[in-house]
Amino acid sequence: MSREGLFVAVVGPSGAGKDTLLKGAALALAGRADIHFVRRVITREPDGLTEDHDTLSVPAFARANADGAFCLTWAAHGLHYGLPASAQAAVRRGGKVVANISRGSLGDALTAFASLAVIEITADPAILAQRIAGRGRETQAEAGLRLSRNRPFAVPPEVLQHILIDNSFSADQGVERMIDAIANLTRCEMPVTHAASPAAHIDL
Ligand SMILES: Nc1ncnc2c1ncn2[C@@H]1O[C@H](COP(=O)(O)OP(=O)(O)OP(=O)(O)O)[C@@H](O)[C@H]1O
Ligand SMILES: O=P(O)(O)OC[C@H]1O[C@H](OP(=O)(O)O)[C@H](O)[C@@H]1O
Repeated sequence: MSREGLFVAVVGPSGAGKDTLLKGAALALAGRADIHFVRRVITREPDGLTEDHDTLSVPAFARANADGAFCLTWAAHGLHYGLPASAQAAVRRGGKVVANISRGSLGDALTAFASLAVIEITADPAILAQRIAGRGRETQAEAGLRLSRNRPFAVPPEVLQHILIDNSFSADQGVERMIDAIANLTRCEMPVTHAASPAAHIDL
């Protein structure tokens, strides 16, 4: 029997609350040895408020990438992002590994991790703008650019499960939904096509 686990990609537009819900779920699920929350590497200093990540300079990131330190990388907002190779190793050992990634890197994630589930976090566009402004991490111009990335995107048909969480309500409600989604996701043996099989697309 295969020991392959599951990679759970958390995606969605900037300001939807991916990091907030991940932080709450990671706290609640800290006792689950089978669930791993990935610490990302980003070429940005941590702000101490949202995500707790590792930081590398752009040249150090490129060197680490060349040395095989990452199993998945992408670029967005003028920054480089990487998931450590240990995330791939944990999936291969049978773990459920959860990380916030770019909507544009789902195809690469399928290559890196044979079994992929997607949790898509959404919120009303007006709420996204308010939250990005309220967070205060970006300039107004940067915030505008982030909002302009909120376009429809395709979830690859090979994705095993695609769960939508509308985080337009309280953060506590969003976190509860995130905990349920992560705790209950399992690896389906039969890939399901999102477009052809609405049953695989669960609104929580
Ligand atoms: N349900 C919620 N209610 C109110 N505020 C929220 C909610 N969820 C998140 N926030 C706040 O909205 C802001 C954006 O949240 P967060 O940083 O988690 O979003 P994100 O999807 O990770 O965005 P990005 O992709 O830009 O990193 C933060 O200040 C966070 O505290
Ligand atoms: O818009 P797309 O490509 O889906 O996401 C791009 C990147 O933007 C966000 O980064 P950050 O956490 O705000 O730095 C996401 O976490 C993702 O890594």
